[in-house]
Amino acid sequence: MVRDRLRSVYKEGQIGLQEGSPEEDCEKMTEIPEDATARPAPQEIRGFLHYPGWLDVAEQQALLADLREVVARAPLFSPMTPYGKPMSVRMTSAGRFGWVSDRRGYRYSETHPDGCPWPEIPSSILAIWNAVSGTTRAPECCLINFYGEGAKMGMHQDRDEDDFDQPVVSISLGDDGLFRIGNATRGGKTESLWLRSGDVMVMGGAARLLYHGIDRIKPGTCPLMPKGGRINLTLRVVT
Ligand SMILES: O=C(O)CCC(=O)C(=O)O
Ligand SMILES: [Fe+2]
Repeated sequence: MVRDRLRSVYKEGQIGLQEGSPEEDCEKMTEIPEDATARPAPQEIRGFLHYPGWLDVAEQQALLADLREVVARAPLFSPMTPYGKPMSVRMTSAGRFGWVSDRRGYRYSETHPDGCPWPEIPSSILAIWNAVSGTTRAPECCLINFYGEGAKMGMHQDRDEDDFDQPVVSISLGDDGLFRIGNATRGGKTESLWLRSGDVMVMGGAARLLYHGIDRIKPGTCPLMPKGGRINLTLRVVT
């Protein structure tokens, strides 16, 4: 795999090796530090930046192990909409703030519904923010969404944060999720794409307030989690 990645780096001319057989080049290229060269370039869709396959399988597994520790301390719960309907997505958070919803409305809270502070955001997750967010601020919330079979998220804007100049960074793990992107106001034409395990998406700049949602997940599309399902993490600056 390393070799395939190095070959594609070589093909794209990101490093200037002129001579030698491909085998020799691979030898030399293994000396180049892994990061920087190994990540995919983003594809832009309506101003969102989609990095397909940002995380390799080992990184996805490491992230999942870190998330298991977070969820052991801050268990997933089913938020109620302000209208009293349970959401199909189960959630929890890490960071100074977590996102909660109940009869009182949607908001950020410094405590889990059980009354405890949220666990810290794992460094494996912060590293992704640092690589793609383009901001010097640190994320104050990592919202963890778990989609079981049949779960979805209706079209919405992320607007419970104070500063819309700060991006939201989304990381997908597990089964494929059909992500729909709309417009700055409700309605109008939309575009959809499948978000796959290891994909990263940056929702920032002029696209920060576009409507978006998850129509459905495709069960059985990823072996990462033994019982299936999809996890989406969104990193946010809240204040
Ligand atoms: O699950 C996703 O990919 C999107 C989640 C989302 O939009 C949110 O949590 O606000
Ligand atoms: Fe959102």
